[in-house]
Amino acid sequence: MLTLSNIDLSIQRVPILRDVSLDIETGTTCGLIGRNGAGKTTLMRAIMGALPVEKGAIQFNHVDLHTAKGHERAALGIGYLPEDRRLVPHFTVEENIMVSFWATKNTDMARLKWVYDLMPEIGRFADRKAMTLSGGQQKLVALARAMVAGSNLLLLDEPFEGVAPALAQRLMEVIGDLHNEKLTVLVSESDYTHSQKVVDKVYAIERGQISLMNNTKAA
Ligand SMILES: Nc1ncnc2c1ncn2[C@@H]1O[C@H](COP(=O)(O)OP(=O)(O)OP(=O)(O)O)[C@@H](O)[C@H]1O
Repeated sequence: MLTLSNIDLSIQRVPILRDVSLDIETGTTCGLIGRNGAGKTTLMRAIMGALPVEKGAIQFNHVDLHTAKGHERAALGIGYLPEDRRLVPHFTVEENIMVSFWATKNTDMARLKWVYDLMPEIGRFADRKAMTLSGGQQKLVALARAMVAGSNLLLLDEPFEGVAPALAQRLMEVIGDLHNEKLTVLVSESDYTHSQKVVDKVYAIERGQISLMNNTKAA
């Protein structure tokens, strides 16, 4: 379970997140909906430990993510899909995905097979350099990379943004298939178009403040 309790976070003394609390049950997918600049990326980066919080606590499976040491954090199985994908352009698709293994020191090749089974199209372009793929294909690869690392928690920052409709549909299918008893997923979107099909509950974020929108999966 992921729990954020009363988080305050400022960047260069400007308050960005204000008294943010949320919880996501293990095995469920949660949406985070907010306009550009609302604070979605900042929230994800805070969970990743990339930005320090001023107040409040972030816990995942009862581990405090802000005091956890690097190796403890790596052992938690957290995967992150950044909004801008951040693939290494001259690495092949498979090398980009394998970066997760190098970073987490996890060598569970079954995880890679699981990802290829869920997204067979990735296997078909596994040997291509990332820079030769379309933006939407790169999003799929970045999702695959996050899935390899994220055996317990997946943070997906605007996976549908800037993606053609057919690929957005495909991303929705893959994210919808992620439901299992172990995996906790947080997915952000600027509106509620795609994520409503895949989330169990959804929070709205506006100017760094959060509120629960609903907790029933859309039909
Ligand atoms: N490094 C930074 N320096 C100054 N301000 C920042 C920085 N990073 C984020 N902000 C500010 O924090 C606020 C939240 O930004 P954030 O990127 O979290 O929003 P977002 O909801 O993810 O929107 P977007 O979809 O546009 O990325 C914005 O007002 C932004 O200008």
